[in-house]
Amino acid sequence: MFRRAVFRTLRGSETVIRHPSSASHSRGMNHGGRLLLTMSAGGVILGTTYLHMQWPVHLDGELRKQGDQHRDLHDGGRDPKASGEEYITMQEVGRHNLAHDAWVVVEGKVFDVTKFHMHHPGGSQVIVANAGRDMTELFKSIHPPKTLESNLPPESFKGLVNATAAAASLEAYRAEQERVERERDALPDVETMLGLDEMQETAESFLSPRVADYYRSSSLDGISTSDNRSSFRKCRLLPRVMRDVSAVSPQTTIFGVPSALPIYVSPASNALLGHPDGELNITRGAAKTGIVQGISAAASMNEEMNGNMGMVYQVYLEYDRSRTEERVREAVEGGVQALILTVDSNVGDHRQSTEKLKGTRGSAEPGIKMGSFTDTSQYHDARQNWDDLAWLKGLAQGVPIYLKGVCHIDDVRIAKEYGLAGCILSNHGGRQLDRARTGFDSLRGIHAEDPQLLKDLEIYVDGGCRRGSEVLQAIALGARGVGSGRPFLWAQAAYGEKGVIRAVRIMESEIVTAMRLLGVTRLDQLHPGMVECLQEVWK
Ligand SMILES: Cc1cc2nc3c(=O)[nH]c(=O)nc-3n(C[C@H](O)[C@H](O)[C@H](O)COP(=O)(O)O)c2cc1C
Repeated sequence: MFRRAVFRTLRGSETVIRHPSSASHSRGMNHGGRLLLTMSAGGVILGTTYLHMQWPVHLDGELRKQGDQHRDLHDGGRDPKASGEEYITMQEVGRHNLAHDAWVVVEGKVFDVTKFHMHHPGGSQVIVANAGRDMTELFKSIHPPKTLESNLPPESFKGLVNATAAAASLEAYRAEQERVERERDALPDVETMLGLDEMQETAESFLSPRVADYYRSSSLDGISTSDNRSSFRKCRLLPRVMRDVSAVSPQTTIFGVPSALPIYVSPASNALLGHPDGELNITRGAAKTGIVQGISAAASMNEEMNGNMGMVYQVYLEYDRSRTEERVREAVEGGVQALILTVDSNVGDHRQSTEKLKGTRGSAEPGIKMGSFTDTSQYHDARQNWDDLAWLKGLAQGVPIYLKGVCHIDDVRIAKEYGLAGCILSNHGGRQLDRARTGFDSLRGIHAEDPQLLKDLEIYVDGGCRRGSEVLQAIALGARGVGSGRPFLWAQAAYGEKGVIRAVRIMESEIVTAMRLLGVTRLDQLHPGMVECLQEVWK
């Protein structure tokens, strides 16, 4: 599809994770287009690279011809009303404002750039940051003689917008951005944030409603999302006293990578919606605090994150498998340390609050709908099944694969049979199947039924964890680590990189304090006997 030109380290500099116990550290070096990850005793280096892509060769050939068809078919100067067509409203354009659903307006024409932005030579960020809007001014300032359609296949063209409406919408967007920036600047000092919930409240206090909703939203009734929080609260801890806990070490390995804490950033899309530096905030904050970041397949800064990797890269089995293949090959060649395969998203979600804010997308036409349903959206493939794993393992070339979005103990057993490194027990933050059991309850179930399974492969948990003591509950019951999604999105949205660092420091302080109060100095001293879970009462 495209040619790899040069790897660069993040923003031209090396990113170094310094493990707290390490006496020395080393650097990820960029040698001949390959990123080398080097480790020292107890220290690990993450060089996050990003890809600078050459203009796809075929775009200059075949697609340019297709672009000419655009110009013939869609002369921007004409009035669609005269030919009986309707304008696309700016509200409709605004519904497509995400990395995985991106439309833009250039010179009165609406284009779907969802696939294109990942291959954009100038980077995906500039396009994703303007998704859902008119970006004529910016486009013309960068590419004065070009038209956008000359680089897009014909089906990318969606229609025309009214120029006055587009200008008004851009003006309103700018005013809103200015308000958000002003309010972000006026926030209380980041050091005053004492908990992850407070970080969320702070971010929600000024973010645009649609952005806040995107981060907060759940499928349907949000039962899984609220269960995620409450399931941790069903357990109580049994501390041991009179033990020397003056020196405590919360360090471990997460997905095979040394980590300062038993927590990691769970992959989550579209950080750019909340802050102009988007995923970079999380990458830098995670690197500086020594925790692992899982990078989402739908990250909003693809040229820096998706084309390459932190250490742990999340993939979907996409409908177009060549895209999955391309991403996995790049990740593996770039030296990624683990792959997370998210399997709870074989179809799209049902987030109704988001739909309401966006307007409705579904067809309102009456009539019986018969026959089988197919879903061909980009990231989801309803055909995916266990047989795909052999193919993925071949591509991974020995890089460990972790299955994310597992609930049932039998699926953990199958994952073990397939030789996977581990499973992440998760309901996707309650954003996919509503009423799916929580990750923490799935862990409790496995612990009760087959505790050996928790030793046979690495088990992680995510969803609703907001306190250090909750992390320790999961570790005591056999999890290796706990992931968090929303807390890092909120933290970076409110305070950028500093917010991410603060969020990790809050969790570190809570974990270390809880370990001391429990009477343990290392994570491997935690055991199931220290956790008592309240029994559910069925009436
Ligand atoms: C806004 C948002 C975007 C997400 N995007 C992805 C994604 O691209 N890939 C993925 O595997 N999980 C994704 N997730 C799910 C998270 O990885 C994680 O499972 C979930 O957020 C955990 O729940 P928590 O937010 O309560 O910590 C996303 C979650 C949120 C909130």
